Amino acid sequence: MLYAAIRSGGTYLRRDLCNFNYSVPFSVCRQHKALQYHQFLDKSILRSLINKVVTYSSSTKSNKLIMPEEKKPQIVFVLGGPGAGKGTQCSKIVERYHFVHLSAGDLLREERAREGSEYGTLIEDYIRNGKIVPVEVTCSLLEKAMQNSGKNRFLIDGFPRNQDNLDGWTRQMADKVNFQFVLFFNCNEDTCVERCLARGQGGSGRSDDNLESLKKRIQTYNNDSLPIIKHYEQLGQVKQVDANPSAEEVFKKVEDIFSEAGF
Ligand SMILES: Nc1ncnc2c1ncn2[C@@H]1O[C@H](COP(=O)(O)OP(=O)(O)OP(=O)(O)O)[C@@H](O)[C@H]1O
Ligand SMILES: Nc1ccn([C@H]2C[C@H](O)[C@@H](COP(=O)(O)O)O2)c(=O)n1
Repeated sequence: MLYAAIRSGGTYLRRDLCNFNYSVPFSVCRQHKALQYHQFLDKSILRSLINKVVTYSSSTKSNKLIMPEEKKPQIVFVLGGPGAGKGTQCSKIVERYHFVHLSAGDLLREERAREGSEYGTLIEDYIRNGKIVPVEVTCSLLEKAMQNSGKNRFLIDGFPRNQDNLDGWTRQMADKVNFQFVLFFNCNEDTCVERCLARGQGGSGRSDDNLESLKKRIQTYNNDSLPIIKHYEQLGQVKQVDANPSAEEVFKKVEDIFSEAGF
């Protein structure tokens, strides 16, 4: 069957060896380092590969996943200005609806702090200057975190933040997930700034909770992130919440959205 799959160029699904633990087409897997030298694999390895085949469809010749939509991980993107309350609301959603919260900013900060990280200095430079880290770094961190969680419902907070994020996600992840909607926390600029400064004064330890970084972050948000929200709005995929009231009031609206969406 494996040989048939390879010869026919058909798509079949298998787990692991690929950079995501959900099934992906062989033609995509083949690009993975682990399979780059597949021609040198001996029979026993090939046999074990055959065991890993989950489904094979000789009728499908594209690179598209065969995995049914309902089995793919469900994704909600959470967007809004710096300090709009994305993280605060995500914690509440996690408690109530059992999502896994993945904050792109947190993942980048973790990677920056990781000993031996080749991206530490680059990430610090981008964060301090309110710029958006290249998607290759962020998307890989997100994918790894999804993989490691072993779960199937994710709030992806602070991503996609610009066109580069969106393009990279579309290339690397879009086919592997079941995208639900964008949860957009719309908050006045002054409120955002006040909240971030208060967070900094409260000892957040973040190198960007200061006025100088905030000016740049807000500029980046207006120039680069808002167009992404508008893009999803045009597709009818944005659920907007007024993020100015208290966290409890905001969460009531969030609950309405998630309940209505069937979670
Ligand atoms: N509705 C709210 N009313 C008042 N304060 C809030 C509200 N929501 C969050 N906060 C506070 O504002 C600060 C920023 O909130 P949070 O970290 O959730 O924002 P964020 O959108 O995730 O920020 P960032 O994008 O900078 O990571 C925190 O100190 C939080 O406690
Ligand atoms: N998609 C992302 C998300 C975050 N960053 C960097 C740049 C942000 O200013 C910083 C902090 O993010 P936050 O915690 O405020 O969501 O992290 C990025 O480059 N790309």
